[in-house]
Amino acid sequence: MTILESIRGPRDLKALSEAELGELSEEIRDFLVRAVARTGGHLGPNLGVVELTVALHRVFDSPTDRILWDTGHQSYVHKLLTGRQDFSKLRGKGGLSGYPSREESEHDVIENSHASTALGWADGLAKARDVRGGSGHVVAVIGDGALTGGMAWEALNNIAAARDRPLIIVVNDNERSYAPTIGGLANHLATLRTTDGYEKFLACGKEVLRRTPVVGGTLYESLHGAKKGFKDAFAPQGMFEDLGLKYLGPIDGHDPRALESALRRAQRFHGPVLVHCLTEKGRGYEPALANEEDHFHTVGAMDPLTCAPLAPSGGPSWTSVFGEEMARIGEEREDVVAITAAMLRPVGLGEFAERFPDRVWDVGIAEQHAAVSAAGLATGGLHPVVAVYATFLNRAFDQLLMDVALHRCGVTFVLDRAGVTGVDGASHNGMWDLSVLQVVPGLRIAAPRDAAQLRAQLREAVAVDDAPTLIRFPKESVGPEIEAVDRVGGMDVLHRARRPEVLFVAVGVMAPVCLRAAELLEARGIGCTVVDPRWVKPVDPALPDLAAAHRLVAVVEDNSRAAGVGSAVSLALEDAEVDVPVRRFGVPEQFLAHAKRAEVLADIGLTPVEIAGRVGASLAARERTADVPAQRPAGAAGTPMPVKETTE
Ligand SMILES: Cc1ncc(C[n+]2csc(CCOP(=O)(O)OP(=O)(O)O)c2C)c(N)n1
Ligand SMILES: CC(=O)[C@@H](O)[C@H](O)COP(=O)(O)O
Ligand SMILES: [Mg+2]
Repeated sequence: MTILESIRGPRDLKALSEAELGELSEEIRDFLVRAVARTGGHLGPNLGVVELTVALHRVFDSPTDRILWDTGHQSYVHKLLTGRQDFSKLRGKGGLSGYPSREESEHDVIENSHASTALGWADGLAKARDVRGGSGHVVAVIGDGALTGGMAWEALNNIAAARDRPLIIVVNDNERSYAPTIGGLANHLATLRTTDGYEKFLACGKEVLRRTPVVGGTLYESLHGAKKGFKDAFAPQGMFEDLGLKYLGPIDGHDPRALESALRRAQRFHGPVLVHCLTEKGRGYEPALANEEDHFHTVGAMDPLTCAPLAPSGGPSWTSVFGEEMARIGEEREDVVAITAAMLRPVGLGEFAERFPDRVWDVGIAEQHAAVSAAGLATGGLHPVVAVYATFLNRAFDQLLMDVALHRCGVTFVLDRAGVTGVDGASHNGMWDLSVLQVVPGLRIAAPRDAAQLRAQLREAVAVDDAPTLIRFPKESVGPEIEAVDRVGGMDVLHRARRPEVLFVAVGVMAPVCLRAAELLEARGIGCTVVDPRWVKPVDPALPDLAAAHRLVAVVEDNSRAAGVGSAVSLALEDAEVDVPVRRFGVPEQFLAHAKRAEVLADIGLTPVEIAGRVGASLAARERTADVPAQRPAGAAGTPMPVKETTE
C-alpha cells in the first residue's frame, strides 16, 4: 500500500515523517498526472498545491477549522486527503465533481467555481464564529489570479479592518492565471517575492539566537521589537501590512517545513494574517512546466507521456471561428479593440492579440471592470469586444445595464460556453444570459446556428455603435452549416411545410435539434415551420404574424426556460394580440450536476425526440378541447402515437 492509499482522512497525515511527506508528495503528483490525463481536468493548478494542501491539513483540523478554496479548481489534492481517491469518473456523470462539493464531503464549503469569492466567505464565517462564540480557524486559499478580482478587495477591506478577528488568508502565488497574472497587484507580489532574502536572514538569525540560551532569548526579544524597523529598512512594506493585515512571507510553497512553520505562526496570530506562498503551476510534470500558454491549467483526456489528446477533436470550435473572424475584423477596423478577463486564449483572442497587441487588454479576473472599461473605450471612440464565458458575465450584469446600456455604448459582448457546458458542473453552465439580459433596454442579442452565422452576426454587431450587442455560442465543435430556404423579416426560414401547424423558433445551436424534431412530427402528419431568428433580442417584428399562421409555437433555447427567449416571444405575441400558444423548451431552473453536455441535454429533454413528443402531445391536448379538429391526411398524428425512441 502506498502512503497516499493509507490516507483515509487528514488525521492520517499528522504522524508522517519528513521523509514520508516527501514520498507522499511524489505519489500525489504521480496520481494526479495519471488520473487527470485519463479524464481531463485542472492538472496544472493541482500539481502546484500538493505540499501546500498537505501542510494545511497537517496544521489545521478540517472540518472544525474551515479550509476554503477560491475558484475550487485546485481542490483535487484536498479531495485525495479527505477520503476521495476514486478519480476514475472525475467531472463525469456520477463521479467526483471538479470542484469542492458539500454533497461529497464535510470538508468542502464553496462549490461554485467563480473566482474571487473565498475571502468574502471567510469574512462571513469568521464573523459568525465570533458572534456565536465559536472556535476554530477560518483559512481561505486564494490564487494570485483570483486576487485580481474586485470582490477579493471588497472582502480584504473588511477583513483588514477587524484587527482582532483571527482569519488566515493563504495566497497561492504561482504568478499565473492561465497566462502570467497581470496588473499592479501582480507587480506588487513580485516585489514581495524578492524579500525572500529578508525571511531567510530572519530565520537564520532566529536559529542562532535559539542556540544561545538565556542571552540569546533576551537578545531575541529585544531584536524582535526592532524587527519591524529592520524589516522596513530591508524589505518593502507590503501593501497588505499597510492595510492592517499581518503579512507572512514569501514562503516556499513546496517546502513542507517552511509551510508548516508559517501556518503555525499564522495560527497563533490574534487577527487577520496573510501567508504569501510561492508555488509553481504544473510542478513536477515537465510538459506542464514547458507549456508557456497556461502550464496545463485545464487539459482534455490525453496520453500522459506524449500529451496527445485521447479523443479526436470534433472539428473546429466556435471559439476558433470567433477568433479567426475577430482577427480579420481587426485588420479592417482599427477602432475595434478587445478585452479579456484573464482568459485571452480560452476565449479565442490569441490571434487578435498577436496581430494587434496594442488593441487588446487582459484586465485580470475582473469582468465587472471589463464591462465598465469597455463603456469608457466606446465613449472614447473605439468599439470594444468583451469576450468572456457566459457564466462569468453574470457578475457584470449591473455594469452592462448601467454603464454600457444606459449610455448606449457600442460595446459587443461575446459569450463563449453559452448554454449547457456540462463537465464543469452547475456554476459553469452558461444558462442564464438569455434570461437575465432580456431586461436590458437597447441590448441586442444574437445566437448563431453555425460558423457562417457567427461570422455574419459578429460583423453586424461591431457595426452597431449606439447600443450594446451580444453574441453567444456553446462549448462544442461547430456543426454543419444550415442554409436558409427563405427569409421572413430578419429571420431565416430553415424549413417550411405545405400545411404548417407548428412554428419552431430555433435559438442558435438548437436549429439542428428543431429541424430533426420537425422531421419526426412531419412523419406523423404534423407540418412544421422552423425559423432561426438570428437576433433573438429584440424579437423580430415579423414573428407574431408568422406565428398567427400556425397552431402552436415551440421556442427551443439552450438557456433557462424562465424568462428566456421563449418568454420574450410570448410577450411579443401578446402585444400583437396573436392568440397562438407558445411552448417553451429550455433548461429547467435547477443547478445541473456535472456530466457531458450531451448527457445533460438528454437528461433535461432538450433532444429532438423529447421535443417532438411533447409538441405532439400539446397539439393533441388542444385538439381534444378544440371545437373543430385540424384537417389532416388520414393516419396523421392528431392522435399522438408514442414517439418511437430513436437514437438522436
Ligand atoms: C469570475 C471568473 N472568471 C473567470 C474564471 C475562469 N478561471 C478559472 S481558474 C482561472 C485562473 C485562476 O488563477 P489563480 O487564481 O491564480 O489560480 P491558479 O489556477 O493559478 O491556481 C480563471 C480565470 C473563473 N473561474 N471565475
Ligand atoms: C476553473 C475555470 O473556470 C476554468 O478553468 C474552466 O474550467 C475552463 O473551462 P473550459 O475547459 O470550458 O475552458
Ligand atoms: Mg495563479
